[in-house]
Amino acid sequence: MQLPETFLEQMKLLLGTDYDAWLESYEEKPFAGLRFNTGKTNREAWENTLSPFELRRVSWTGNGYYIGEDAKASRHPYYFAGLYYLQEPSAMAPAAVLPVEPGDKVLDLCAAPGGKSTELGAKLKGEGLLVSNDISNSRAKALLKNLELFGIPNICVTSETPEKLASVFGPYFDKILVDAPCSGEGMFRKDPDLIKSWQERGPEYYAPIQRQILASAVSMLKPGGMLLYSTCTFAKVEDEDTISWLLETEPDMELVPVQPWEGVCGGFDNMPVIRLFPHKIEGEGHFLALLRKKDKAPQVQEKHVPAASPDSATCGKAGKTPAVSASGKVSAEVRKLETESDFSQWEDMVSFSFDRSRMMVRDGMVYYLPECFEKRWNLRYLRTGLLLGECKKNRFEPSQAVAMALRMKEFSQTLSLSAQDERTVRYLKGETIFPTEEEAAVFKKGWVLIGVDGYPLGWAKYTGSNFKNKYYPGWRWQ
Ligand SMILES: C[S@@+](CC[C@H](N)C(=O)[O-])C[C@H]1O[C@@H](n2cnc3c(N)ncnc32)[C@H](O)[C@@H]1O
Repeated sequence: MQLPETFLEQMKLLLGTDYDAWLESYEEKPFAGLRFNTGKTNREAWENTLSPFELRRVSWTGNGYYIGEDAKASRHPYYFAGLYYLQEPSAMAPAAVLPVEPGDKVLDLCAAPGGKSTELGAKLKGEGLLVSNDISNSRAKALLKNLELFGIPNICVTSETPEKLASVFGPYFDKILVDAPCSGEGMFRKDPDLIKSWQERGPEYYAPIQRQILASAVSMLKPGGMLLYSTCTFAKVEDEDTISWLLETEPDMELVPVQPWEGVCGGFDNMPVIRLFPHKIEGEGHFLALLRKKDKAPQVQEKHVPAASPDSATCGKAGKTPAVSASGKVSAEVRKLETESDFSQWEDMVSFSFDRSRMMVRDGMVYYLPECFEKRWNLRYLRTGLLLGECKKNRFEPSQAVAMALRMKEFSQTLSLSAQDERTVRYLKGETIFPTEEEAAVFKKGWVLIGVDGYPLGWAKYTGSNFKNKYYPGWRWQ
């Protein structure tokens, strides 16, 4: 690999005696990894029962593993069941270090394609809110797909500038991740094409953008809230210097030292941050800084966030979420859906009912809004909450997203195929599948949640003789 001279000089200055070892690491192959979905399984089940791959644990996460180059992990039915995400091991560190808890209001500001958002969402366990944003609309579409594949219901996916989000939210969030756009020096081994991008737009190009993003991020953080800043680059100007700038310009922010793990380095100038280098750990490289906003008098929050309006509800741990929104209002569209369509027939097959005051119908699309969603958040959304389905001419069709968010035991008519059953891949390819004699004896006409080894894949409609395929065409196995 031909690394640019200026880059090598910069690294020589940065690493000193470590430089040769670092350079030698470029003779090695990049590491590939996989992170299982803690919203769907746990370590014991994954390691002992589920995983079809040879695994070796990544030491800095509870759910990350190294996988072999020939694992073909994106072509396994479990990938389509959202059981894992493919991620370079050092990129697993930021979402592992940010202490997100169920009920938190979380913002992932530069989130696409969702490597870290899927983990943050899984950590929330369906409670609280995850706003996942990316300035690029096309990249935000991939983000939405990955969040839906993971079955995360309490999301808002937006494509906005950080400034716009800051003007709408004020200091609203408990936890914020800024996985900043950067010069990507830690990705050269994995993707040599990035060397060319670096030559066109290097550290000096990204540093001011990162500062601008961080300034907005800080203004959206609650007093006492935590922010994790990460990059996949080594340049000090994008890493420690950016953090020094932040601490100077935002005196309310302080660094929170992170317990180091084997192989990681602290920051330059003794800054208590985390650096992952490819000659020290089995990964491509990352920079992480965990910060806290000092607790201040509560009037700061009141200034930006209006007291709960009739359209808003409390959300998360502090508010002890009510079962219905503060307004308790049910819209005329939702009443119409209930009385004039077959939505309720489908809902009767679900083991719980949806709180009507959180339902919204727009252009035939039916959404289940996060508990604390506020109508005054006027943003460019790709998704508000969980898409339940679409109502066409009073016929309700459940969405791919709701299939992924349910558990098999939460729907009354299910067909769980084994990963080895040839019908599994045929279903994922969009083909009609047929019941065995035994299955034909028990299935009733209507909706069926199809799964693989007990994990949902999508919908089918049993016709009496076959399962009409309702798998989302855009997600099909190619
Ligand atoms: C390092 S990538 C994020 C990777 C992502 N966090 C993940 O784990 O999959 C940086 C992202 O920042 C986005 N971006 C660039 N400028 C931005 C800005 N001003 N505000 C928000 N996002 C921005 C890019 O589109 C890109 O998707």
